Amino acid sequence: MDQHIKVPEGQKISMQDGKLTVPTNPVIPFVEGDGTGPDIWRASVRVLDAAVEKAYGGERRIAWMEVYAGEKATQVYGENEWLPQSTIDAFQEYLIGIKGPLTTPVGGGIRSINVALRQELDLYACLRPVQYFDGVPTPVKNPENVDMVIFRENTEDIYAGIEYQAGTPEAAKMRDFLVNEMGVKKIRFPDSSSFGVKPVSREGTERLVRAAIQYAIDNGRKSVTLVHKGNIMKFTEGSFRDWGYELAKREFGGVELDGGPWVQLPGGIVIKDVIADAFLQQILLRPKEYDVIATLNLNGDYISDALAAQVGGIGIAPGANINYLTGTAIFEATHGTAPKYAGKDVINPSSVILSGEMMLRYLGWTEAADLIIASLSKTIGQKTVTYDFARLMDGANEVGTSKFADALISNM
Ligand SMILES: NC(=O)C1=CN([C@@H]2O[C@H](COP(=O)(O)OP(=O)(O)OC[C@H]3O[C@@H](n4cnc5c(N)ncnc54)[C@H](OP(=O)(O)O)[C@@H]3O)[C@@H](O)[C@H]2O)C=CC1
Ligand SMILES: O=C(O)CCC(=O)C(=O)O
Ligand SMILES: [Mg+2]
Repeated sequence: MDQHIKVPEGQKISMQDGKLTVPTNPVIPFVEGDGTGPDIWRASVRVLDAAVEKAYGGERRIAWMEVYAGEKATQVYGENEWLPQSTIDAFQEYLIGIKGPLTTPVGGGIRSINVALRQELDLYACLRPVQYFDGVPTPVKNPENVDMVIFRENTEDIYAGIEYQAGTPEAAKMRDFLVNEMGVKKIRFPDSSSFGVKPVSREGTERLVRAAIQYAIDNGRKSVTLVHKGNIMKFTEGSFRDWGYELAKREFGGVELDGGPWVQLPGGIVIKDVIADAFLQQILLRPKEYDVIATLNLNGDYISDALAAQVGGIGIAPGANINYLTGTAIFEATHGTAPKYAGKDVINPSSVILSGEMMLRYLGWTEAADLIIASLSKTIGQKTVTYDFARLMDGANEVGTSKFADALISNM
């Protein structure tokens, strides 16, 4: 830790033999986030603290420790310090943390700090549950039919950031290698192409699919669907599917259903697959047929926002980045910085609050997590909502970010 990080009084969470040890006042690092991040964090931390206080009457308390990433890191640590090493070290050392959204420029500029954190800490599973809360306005007729849990591979795929920009010597070298040494003839405009590389490994796929299947078993779910575009990207996305099925048979005792490729586990869970474009229409038309989803990084990014829309939008879409082997986890919303609303105290904090709820559950602080769910349901039931829900709701009592947090706390 360096002089910028003030370590509060509290104890470290640890993991031994696959089990977390959580003290009564764990130190939990947090990153506030860019854009609307500060508005959301101010509201969220009050709700999380109130739930813990209410559930345990002061016997448990989170000792929050601010660490820096994104724009605030450049203010605290200096220009170009977007992700200080001490931030990565803090998340590693204290095991469990939470973060707000961080800006990534399009085209040039820095690569994603969000993605960098996941890769640096090897948080290989991006877990994004998508469930419906009664009363939330949505564009679909039966949003309650959506109850899915996305496991998005978080460290590979085109998010590895291996790209060469058109017109650079690196792109020319890549083109020459592909054309001259690999005999590639299908690059339509070789001299003006940028190139990207998509690494997808057996290890990366297996640990992600393993986590998804284990989750399905532990939580009594019905199926795990491998979502891929393996008809086109045969050796990356197609292999993801094949390795997933092989793992289900080899490690979980799955047997092929009607000659395959679908597999059934001894407890009845079905492992199936669907091509990504078809999946995107099926989740609208036949959402009941999908349960746990295991997919690659880019597909998971698209699917997360699409599914979130079906249950009310990314204002209510939580998530976690987890390494199940070390226990390291950073909880964060699915949405980004929504910069046009920054500093206006209007944005919906529910995604970060529900990410915090997932974190409390991960700590085993179920009573506090349950209080948050109950109070969110009650508050939405009273039609006290932020702008995003209010604009789709008749008779809404529209409130800002901080007032919404007040309502959640008073409804606990
Ligand atoms: N994990 C992370 O930190 C992520 C970071 N990003 C980054 O965020 C920046 C902005 O990305 P952008 O594509 O605009 O996506 P955003 O998710 O930031 O926002 C897109 C739209 O989604 C709605 N929205 C987002 N957050 C909320 C919320 N809390 N409550 C209600 N509605 C919400 C708003 O819709 P409306 O306009 O209809 O009100 C908003 O304009 C980029 O730099 C991107 O890289 C993006 C995703 C994840
Ligand atoms: O890192 C970013 O800027 C975007 C990440 C993102 O969209 C996501 O993780 O869902
Ligand atoms: Mg996204």
